[in-house]
Amino acid sequence: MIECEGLVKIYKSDDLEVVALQGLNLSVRKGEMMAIIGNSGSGKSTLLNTLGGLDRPSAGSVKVGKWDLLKISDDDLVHYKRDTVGFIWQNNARNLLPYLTALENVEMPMILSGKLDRPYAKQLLEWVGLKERMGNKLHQLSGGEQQRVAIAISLSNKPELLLADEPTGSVDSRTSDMIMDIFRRFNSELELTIVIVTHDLSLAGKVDRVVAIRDGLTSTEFIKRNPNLDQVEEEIRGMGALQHVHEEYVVVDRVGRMQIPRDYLNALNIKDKASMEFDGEKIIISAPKLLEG
Ligand SMILES: Nc1ncnc2c1ncn2[C@@H]1O[C@H](COP(=O)(O)OP(=O)(O)OP(=O)(O)O)[C@@H](O)[C@H]1O
Repeated sequence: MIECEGLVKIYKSDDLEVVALQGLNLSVRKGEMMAIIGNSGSGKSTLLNTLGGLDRPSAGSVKVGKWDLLKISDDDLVHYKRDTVGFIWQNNARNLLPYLTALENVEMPMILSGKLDRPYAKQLLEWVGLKERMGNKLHQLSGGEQQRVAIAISLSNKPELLLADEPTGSVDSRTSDMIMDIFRRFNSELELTIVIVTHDLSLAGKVDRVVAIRDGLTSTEFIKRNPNLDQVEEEIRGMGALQHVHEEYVVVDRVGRMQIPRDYLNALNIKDKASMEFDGEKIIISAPKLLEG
């Protein structure tokens, strides 16, 4: 569904350049529900905005389904954004119309794209648990309920890919669990591919795979040890600690490059060179062995 190779995004303003993505590789299967984690400024939102067609990539390759987002024309980009992707932000509810009902808010984008489907709009609100509240005006709903209306809207165009940037950032933990359950249901019942950007490691425990981004590059991957493990069991095993539920892997790109965490390099005082040995089983990286004399 998603294939990024050597993806580069440079933001230029006046004479300043910020390299937000520096040759990032990422591959996401159709029907996968995965998360991207990383520190502030690591490039998570830039990646999501690029995948969503909101930001143009600077170089490299980024393909979503049949679309090549580096080469796509402006006209096709409009179709792509309208038909292929759904977007959810932390404060999506801000963009909703407070004096319209929940149902009218869901119908609005359908009307704008000339495809009003009231039964489907009602179905979406039922799926997000708002069957009883669809006739309420938006300002009569709580923040968590408004966020669920926003989720229903993000699916109103029946996208193949749902991109969520900190979707639970401003709701309490009960609503956050509910939102993750809604995502899981859409993922399994509609085969929707879902990419979630988050700081929250406990969310990361609820997805099949977590990719960590560091300095605009994918650095580490965590893959669920047992994908069939249900949530209750996960909770018993101590959710939240990613390592308990997931196996950790370092990402090695096509030409063999990988990223060594800055902390490790600092601990060994490795700057621009390191020694590397292969003992037949392991690769050992250490501080350079300086030649004496
Ligand atoms: N429109 C822009 N113009 C210039 N620089 C930008 C722009 N958007 C992002 N950046 C820079 O690109 C880098 C990556 O930003 P990005 O927002 O993708 O990070 P992030 O991982 O999503 O961070 P956060 O978790 O804080 O949202 C940062 O150094 C940021 O300052």
